[in-house]
Amino acid sequence: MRYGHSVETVRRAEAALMARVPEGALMQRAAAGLAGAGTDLLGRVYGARVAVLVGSGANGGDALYAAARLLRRGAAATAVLLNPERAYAEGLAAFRSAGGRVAAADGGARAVARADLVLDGVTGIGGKGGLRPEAADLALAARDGRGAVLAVDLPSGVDADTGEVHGPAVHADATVTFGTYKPALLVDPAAEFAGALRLVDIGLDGDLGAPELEALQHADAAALLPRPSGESDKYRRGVVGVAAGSERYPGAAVLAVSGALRGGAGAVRYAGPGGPAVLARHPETLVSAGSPRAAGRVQAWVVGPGLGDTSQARTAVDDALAADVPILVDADGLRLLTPEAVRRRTAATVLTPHAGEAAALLGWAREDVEGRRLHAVRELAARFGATVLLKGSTTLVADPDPGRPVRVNATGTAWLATAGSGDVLSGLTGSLLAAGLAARDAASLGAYLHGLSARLTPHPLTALDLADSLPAAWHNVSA
Ligand SMILES: NC(=O)C1=CN([C@@H]2O[C@H](COP(=O)(O)OP(=O)(O)OC[C@H]3O[C@@H](n4cnc5c(N)ncnc54)[C@H](O)[C@@H]3O)[C@@H](O)[C@H]2O)[C@@H](O)CC1
Ligand SMILES: Nc1ncnc2c1ncn2[C@@H]1O[C@H](COP(=O)(O)OP(=O)(O)O)[C@@H](O)[C@H]1O
Ligand SMILES: [K+]
Repeated sequence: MRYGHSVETVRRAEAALMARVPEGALMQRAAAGLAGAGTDLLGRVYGARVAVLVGSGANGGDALYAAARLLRRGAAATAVLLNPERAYAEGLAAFRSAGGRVAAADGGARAVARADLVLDGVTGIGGKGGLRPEAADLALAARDGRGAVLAVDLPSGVDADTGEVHGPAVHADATVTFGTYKPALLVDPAAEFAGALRLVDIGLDGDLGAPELEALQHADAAALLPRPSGESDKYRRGVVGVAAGSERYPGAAVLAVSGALRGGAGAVRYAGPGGPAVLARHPETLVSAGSPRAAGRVQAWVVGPGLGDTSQARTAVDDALAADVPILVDADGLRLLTPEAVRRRTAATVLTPHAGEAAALLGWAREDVEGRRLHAVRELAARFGATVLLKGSTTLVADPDPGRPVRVNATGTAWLATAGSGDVLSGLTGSLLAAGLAARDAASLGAYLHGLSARLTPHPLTALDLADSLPAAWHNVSA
């Protein structure tokens, strides 16, 4: 698992560790990691020009010590002090004694424009709000300059705990973060400002408490994959029911079934008007034309993709919500559901909205969901008492138990933004539910395989290509 911890947790862990190690040791570990990453970005340190953006906290201190290390290896470095009276004094002294220069009051932008490497040490976990105007101007100069931008701990200007970005922020090519990931490095919009991530161990691990976020890695995904055993038969592996598609949108039925067939359940039942289209593509499906209630036993239902809003669609959603098995509700199902019916359920419920659907469920504007994803997904899980998978450039999975870390998916790619790919995800995740996975495991493994599958499919991909690549993703994880 990759973990993300809140600022409060990081500060507590740092304080505990600092009480046991010599003064300044943590900052030196941070600076060593930064200088290493700077070296990798530069290729050749000797003769390189480095500009250091220095705010008034320890983040600036890290940057100054790292620059001192690069100076000792033959780089030239200029520090741009945003608040000269409050720059980290020991770091500044080390920087000067290694031969570093401080830019004149109006020379900052020039130093940045000429640099091969810009170290962004304006703010780290102590940053509040968007960058102040002087810092914002330098962030723009760094973006427009020729050098690589390396952020110290976090790209300055983003909100460390929420991944929100209020106003201007530094756009980094890479970020070196210390001790653990911070939520902003894993959740958009902030994560987009961070570039490539590198975690530097400063010895915090033993002192870190519970994470805010966790991201499955290959080994975690492999451990969750349902595998048939000697005693398995198709019913014991789980049967997933799919209530999707309509006369108007038969394709959604095909796509959801495609995902479901590759999700680990032993059989897929389809209930609804899309049967002929489903059978034409997937003859292995058990098809019926009526509502979920009449479709026979399943271990989980997927309801919603392409259902439309006819009375038959409403019945399908009501029936599926009334079934005492895990259920995944997507797309039109999210518009048709009765919140009370979701809250009353005792079996697991997974809701899979994209930002627009989440906005409608919350009564927020879509931009607010996209700007505050972590808040939105937690709020939905709390309001509905359900597991919520919020789709988009960052996919998040929140559990109804607020004490559980939110899961963030690391495999997504913008190539997934293609019509029908969400239908494949619904079928896939529902199948994992039917195979017996807990709701948040099914949702996070579904997102993981879905993203990986997109990465393994030649671009531009279609939703059916994506479904066809799921076995390759499965194999990739388990190999
Ligand atoms: N505490 C520790 O043990 C360690 C901390 N480290 C570094 O210390 C950082 C945290 O240091 P601090 O707590 O001093 O906080 P920061 O250095 O992140 O920022 C605080 C300073 O930035 C200013 N500031 C806040 N918001 C601003 C904005 N929007 N625009 C411009 N200026 C703004 C504040 O006035 C304050 O002076 C970490 O991110 C990490 O880089 C590392 O050295 C590792 C060890
Ligand atoms: N910019 C993006 N980066 C990564 N994944 C994305 C991006 N945009 C959309 N996706 C993913 O693509 C899928 C689209 O699903 P959805 O919005 O339901 O579309 P549809 O209804 O057409 O199937 C989701 O899994 C979502 O997370
Ligand atoms: K920074």
